[in-house]
Amino acid sequence: MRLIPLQNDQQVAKWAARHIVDSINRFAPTKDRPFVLGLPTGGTPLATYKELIKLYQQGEISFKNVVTFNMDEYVGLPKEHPESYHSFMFNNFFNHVDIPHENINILNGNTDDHDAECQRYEEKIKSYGKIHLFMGGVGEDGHIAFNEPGSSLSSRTRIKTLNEDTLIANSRFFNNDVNQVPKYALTIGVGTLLDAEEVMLLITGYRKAQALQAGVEGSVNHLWTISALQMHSRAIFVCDEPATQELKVKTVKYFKELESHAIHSVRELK
Ligand SMILES: O=P(O)(O)OC[C@H]1O[C@](O)(CO)[C@@H](O)[C@@H]1O
Repeated sequence: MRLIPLQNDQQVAKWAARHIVDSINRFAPTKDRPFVLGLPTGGTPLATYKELIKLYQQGEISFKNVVTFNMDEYVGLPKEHPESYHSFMFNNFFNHVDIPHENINILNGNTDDHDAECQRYEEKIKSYGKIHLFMGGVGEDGHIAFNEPGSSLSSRTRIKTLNEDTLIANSRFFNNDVNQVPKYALTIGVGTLLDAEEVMLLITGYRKAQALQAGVEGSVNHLWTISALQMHSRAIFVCDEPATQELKVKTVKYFKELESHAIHSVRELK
């Protein structure tokens, strides 16, 4: 695991966007060999999407040969609803870069067969081989995508019932009315996420400190699905200072030292 402890959420956004851009450019994708990128919604990644758009406008990156898969979507919320994850992604990212429409994959929460839709999604991911880089966030209760506490750590894409914590947290997008938040979502599973070649989580703010602590220092436990990333060979947690509040000083110090060595050796190589 890499833990990147930064000062604030702006630095997190810059680090994450730069990592995505460098990963895509290093891969040198073509139409026949696209880079496959997994993407989240939520408040946390907004600043990263802004950075990515800026880097695109500066000519540092093209998304022409990038295929995307989103993590999740509400069930029963029309695509056109301003709070659907379809709307979120187009308004905050896709409409501002050169990604072809046919390269965008988002679960459809409005079919009459959710199982078939989830199966279709898994198969579509497999048709590309694998997701090269999955960016994600985390819920206050440690959920990744919509894999609520108690989700199987080998779960695949499926319908999930949202728990009360998530309904309350997401009510801020629905006039602060918990009754307006959809009760179900389609979500990739923990197993689906673990299949990605690399997973990068953005973790910012004191409200996420317990989740980060559980993910880094806790044991692998289905009540904190973030902890499943301890089983992944290339997991990166990019976090700001408030999010590290619950970590031991020596944990943060160790990971900081690792990163300073990494930078040092990269410089030496150059
Ligand atoms: O960044 P926020 O708004 O705190 O969202 C937390 C998490 O909730 C979800 O949106 C649920 O899918 C996650 O994808 C996200 O990481």
